[in-house]
Amino acid sequence: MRAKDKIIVALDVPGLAAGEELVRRLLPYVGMFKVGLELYTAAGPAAVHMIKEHGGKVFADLKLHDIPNTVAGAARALVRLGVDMLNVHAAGGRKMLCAAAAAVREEAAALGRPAPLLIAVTVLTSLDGDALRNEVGIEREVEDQVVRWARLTQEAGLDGVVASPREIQAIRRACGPDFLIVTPGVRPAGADPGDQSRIMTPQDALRQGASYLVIGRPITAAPDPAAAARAIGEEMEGALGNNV
Ligand SMILES: O=c1ccn([C@@H]2O[C@H](COP(=O)(O)O)[C@@H](O)[C@H]2O)c(=O)[nH]1
Repeated sequence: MRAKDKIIVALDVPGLAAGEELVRRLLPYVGMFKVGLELYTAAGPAAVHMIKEHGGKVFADLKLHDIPNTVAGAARALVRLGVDMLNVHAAGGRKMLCAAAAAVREEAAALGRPAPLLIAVTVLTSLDGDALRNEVGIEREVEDQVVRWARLTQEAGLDGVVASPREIQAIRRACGPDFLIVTPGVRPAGADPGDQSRIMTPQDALRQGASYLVIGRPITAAPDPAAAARAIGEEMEGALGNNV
């Protein structure tokens, strides 16, 4: 896989037109487009169809978190939409994770399609240790909580997790080399962290062993998003030791 194929760009924009403009510009330089809460709430399934019509891959980052029956139903609907990756919150617990995994498998089989990748969000990359302990009320180190949820996710039969690049090595030790680790909280050196707490550069995230890097504002808010994506991809190729 080329480094650029590991870039998932977060289309956190207010509507379909802004999303489509970014898809047109970024398609040659990234591997997948992430439709999150903002764009999906504004445009719904049309956002997924638009990306597919341009030949792009779609990560539906809707972070499903509800009782097992409700999450399973939403997961089935996302499979029918044809997304390539979707996610749930690991905090939903074992029964919810198992229900989501079964729903994705069964719906894809019924449609005769390969199942999309199903991953679980661990500790949000916007949280640091203090917030996890004092605001959320989890009395563990961030890394320990991430690994705990990663193990649960793997046992429930999902493909991987969302975590910050800082936890990659601990997750790899616990869950092995084939478990997917999708990392937001990625910032080129010197870039504004914004609301992210646990960050790393794209090159370092790749060296740590990230499967995919989710990158939003460093690309989409750049004066020239295509140039920003190309530059990040080239730096990542360097980290992989590939010639571009
Ligand atoms: O723990 C998480 C889970 C998801 N995200 C999402 O990733 C992108 C990051 O965007 P940036 O602009 O690069 O900060 C965003 O869509 C989040 O919803 C995350 O950041 N952390």
